[in-house]
Amino acid sequence: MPRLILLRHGESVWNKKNLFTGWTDVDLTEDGRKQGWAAGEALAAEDIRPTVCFTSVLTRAIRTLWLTLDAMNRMWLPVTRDWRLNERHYGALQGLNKDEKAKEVGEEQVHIWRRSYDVPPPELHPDDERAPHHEERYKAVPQNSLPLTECLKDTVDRCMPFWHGPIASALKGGETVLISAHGNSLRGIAMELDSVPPDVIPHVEFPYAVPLVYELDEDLKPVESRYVGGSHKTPAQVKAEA
Ligand SMILES: O=C(O)[C@@H](CO)OP(=O)(O)O
Repeated sequence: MPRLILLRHGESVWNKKNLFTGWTDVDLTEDGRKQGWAAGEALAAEDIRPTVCFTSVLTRAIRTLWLTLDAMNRMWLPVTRDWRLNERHYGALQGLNKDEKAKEVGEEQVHIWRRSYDVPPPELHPDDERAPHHEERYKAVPQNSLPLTECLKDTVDRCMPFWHGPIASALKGGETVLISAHGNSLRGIAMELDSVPPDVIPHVEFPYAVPLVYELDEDLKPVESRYVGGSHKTPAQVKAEA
């Protein structure tokens, strides 16, 4: 039976400072590093051993993966890094403080930017040096695919071809797949796997670096899902309670 492990990165420096992060490439905090290591220990304790890995091109997800694999003595595994697993691009909000922005524009507006399905935050200006088309990391990506902001729907739309392509073929080929990614790219995958509707997905929260393990059938439909080393609500549970 195909097996999939979803892992959000550990706490980042900007998570701790409560800043809108998106595609900003911030690293893990010390706690975040410990969380990444603990994820590997929790998987090893249950003898759950990934055989191939996918991650974004952002340091916090890559380092979480490294730490998880290191803790399992599996740093030799093949890893594919792809921008389509990146966090949702947070546009012109990147780098601003979430509470300060709420004081300025109101809690409700900030909630819409953070959790609505199809309302994107304001765009970054294309001349802004932080815009992705100025970064070497994205030079192989078709430039018209690179966002200046994204709502969750945009993130899902760019993530799904990657899911249905390389990730689905690895699963169908019998691999145990570990995906180390971000709250919103993982929301997209959970929407697809657990058929979580757009009005419920905002209630799904992924904890820092706690592995969510899916047992899938041959058509990649979930037979079971559970957190390993944590008692958080799975996307399927959130959907059932909605
Ligand atoms: O700032 C971000 O990029 C994300 C994830 O940390 O935040 P949010 O919870 O608002 O989606």
